[in-house]
Amino acid sequence: MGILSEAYRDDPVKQDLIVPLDFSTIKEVPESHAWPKLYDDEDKALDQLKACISSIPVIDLEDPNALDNIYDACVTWGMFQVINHGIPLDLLDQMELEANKLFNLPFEQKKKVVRSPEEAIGYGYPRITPFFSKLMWNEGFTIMGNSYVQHAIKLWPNHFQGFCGVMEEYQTRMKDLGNKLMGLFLKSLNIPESTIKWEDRDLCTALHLNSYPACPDPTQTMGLAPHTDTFLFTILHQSGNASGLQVLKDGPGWVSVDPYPGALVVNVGDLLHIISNARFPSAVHRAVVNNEKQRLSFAYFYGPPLDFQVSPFTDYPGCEGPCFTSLKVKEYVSIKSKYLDLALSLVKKSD
Ligand SMILES: O=C(O)CCC(=O)C(=O)O
Ligand SMILES: [Fe+2]
Repeated sequence: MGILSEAYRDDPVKQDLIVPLDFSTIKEVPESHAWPKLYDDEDKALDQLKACISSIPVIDLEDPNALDNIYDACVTWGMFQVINHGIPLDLLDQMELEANKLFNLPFEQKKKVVRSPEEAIGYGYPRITPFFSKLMWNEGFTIMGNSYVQHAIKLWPNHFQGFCGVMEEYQTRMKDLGNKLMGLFLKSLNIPESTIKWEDRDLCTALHLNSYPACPDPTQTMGLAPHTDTFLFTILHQSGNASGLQVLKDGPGWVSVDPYPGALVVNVGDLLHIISNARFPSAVHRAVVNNEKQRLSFAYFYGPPLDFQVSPFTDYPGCEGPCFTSLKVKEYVSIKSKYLDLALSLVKKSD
C-alpha cells in the first residue's frame, strides 16, 4: 500500500476535487456537475435496441469451453460477465449492506475518512476527477490491504468489526478469483505461467466502492467519466437494482452492461492490454446515473507487484513485434496518474 501511495505522491489532488458534494441535500444538478447533455429519449431508445443485438457475453467458469469464450470475449470486448465464479452470493449481499451503511452516514461523518491529497485510500470523488472540467455524480471509498480498519474505527468506534470482517473476506475471495482468472488469461493467450511469476503477497490490489446517488436529471451529469482501468483486470460487482455501466465498442458506441443475476463483470485493464501485445483491448467504460435509486458498484483491481517488469508477449503466430516498451508497474502507474487516457499511447513503441 505504501508503495502505491508513493506512486501517487508526486501528484497531490486539490481538496475541492476530493471532498464530494453532500448529495443528500441536492435538488437539482449544479453547474459544477453539469456535463454536456449525455443522451436524449432517442438515444435511450437506440440503447435498448443495441442491448438486444449486442451485449457482452456471460461466461460460465465451469463450462468446458470457458477458456475459448474468455479469449473471444476479451478480443471482441475487453469485457465479459462471469457466473459460477465461486464468490458466495450472500457475501455480495453483505457487501451491499456494508457499503450502504457507509454511504448513508451523515456527510460530516464521511468527511472524517476523506482521502488525503497524495493518497489513494479513503472517501472522495473518483481519483480521475482532476482530468475533467466537470465533477462527477459519484462518491467512493478506496481500500488497499487493511487500510479500511483505521477508517472503520473512525466511523464506528464501537462497532467497526462488522464492516471490517466483510471487507477482509471480500478481498480474500477476490484475490483467489483474481489468481484463477489470471491463470485463464495467460492460458488463453498461450503465455507460459513461468514467464509471469510473482509472490501472491506482493500483488498490487485495491478495492473501490462506488456509490452513485439518484440524480434529479441523469441526462445532465456523469456518474464516472470514460476511462480504462490501470492494472491487469478488474472484477466488478454492480448492485442488481440499477444499470449504469457502459462499455465503448467500435461500431455501436456505448453499450450498456446490465446487471445479470449473480454475475460479476470482468474487464481488461491497461497492463493486460500491454502484456497481450494489444490482442486484448483495455475496455473503455463509464457509468451513467439514474433518477430513481442509488446505484452501488465494487471494483476490485488486480495488479502485479509494483516492481514487476511488464513486457508484451510476442511469441505467437502473426506477431509483428512488441507494440509497447517494457516498463515497471510503478512506472506505468506514475505515467497514468499524470496523463490518464494518453498513458497507453505514451508507452507505445514507435514504428
Ligand atoms: O460503477 C461502475 O459500473 C464502474 C466502476 C468503474 O469503472 C471503476 O470503479 O473503475
Ligand atoms: Fe473502471
